[in-house]
Amino acid sequence: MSHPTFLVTTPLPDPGMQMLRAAGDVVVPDRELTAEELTAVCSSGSHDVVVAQLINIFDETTLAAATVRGISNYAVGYDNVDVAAATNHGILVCNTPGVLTAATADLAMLLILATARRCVEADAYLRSGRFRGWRPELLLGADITGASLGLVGFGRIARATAERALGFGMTVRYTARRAVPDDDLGPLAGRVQHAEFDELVRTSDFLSLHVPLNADTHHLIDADVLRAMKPTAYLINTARGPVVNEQALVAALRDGQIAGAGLDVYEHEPDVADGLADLANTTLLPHLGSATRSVRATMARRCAANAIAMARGEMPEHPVNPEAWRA
Ligand SMILES: O=CC(=O)O
Repeated sequence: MSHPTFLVTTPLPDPGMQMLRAAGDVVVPDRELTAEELTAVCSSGSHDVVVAQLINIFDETTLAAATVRGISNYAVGYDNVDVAAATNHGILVCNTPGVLTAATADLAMLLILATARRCVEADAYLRSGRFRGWRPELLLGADITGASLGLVGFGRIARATAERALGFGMTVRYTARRAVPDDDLGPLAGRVQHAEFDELVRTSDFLSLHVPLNADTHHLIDADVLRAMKPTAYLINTARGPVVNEQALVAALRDGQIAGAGLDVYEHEPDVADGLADLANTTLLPHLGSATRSVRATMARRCAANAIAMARGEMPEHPVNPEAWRA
């Protein structure tokens, strides 16, 4: 394709747009597309590749109608795309893995620290003029050093979180389909232990979620799991909101079934469950896992490069479903 057209649902940070403009025509809608508009525009026959965001949902209806040859998702996660349907319809899907691992692990650690040490509450306390000087029992929090961290899922971001947590003197266990042999653990060899999910839930001081969203992980953390956690434990979620039943979480936080939660993602983003924002024992961030200037720029470069390769009929570097590719 000598002069392809890219549909960019939301402009990418630099240098993404420059790369796309240098490679072809770029169409950017003047507002956020509804589901119907996304389907219409993807099936108009006017675009070769869509550069998409997590908020753009590609379901069977959209993909069956689509005339584009590829979707370049500006994210490592791709639960906004029905990948099986995309494969079925010969549409390649790409993501931006690797580059946001450290930033997201930093954010998981930040949520652990901020929630345990009541950072948001303390900041609001000071700003409201209530700080009258040091007090022995002012805003006491929980210890990090010596606490146990349970990682649910053990991919790149979980491992990077483990490295950080070990640096803070935490003990770290993970649950995954099977224990990872020491030889495959790199710097974590001998320093982290595998545990069954139920045990991890029952015994962790901090339970941090690092699983992709799919049918198996939807509402993995439900009322029963929250009830099984220690009343002194904290739930941390930098993965995907629907992994947690958010209403059950609000009830558990309200009833003191767990001590607190640090969340970057929500079940129905951008909405949060009723009552969640009223709870002082939460740290609530607006989906910022990869939000550093350099990471977002690197993601943009990767996302644009994937889109350009697909438009040129070349296999991109980060395909999610390479089997869909018909060169
Ligand atoms: O949540 C963000 C991502 O998947 O990149």
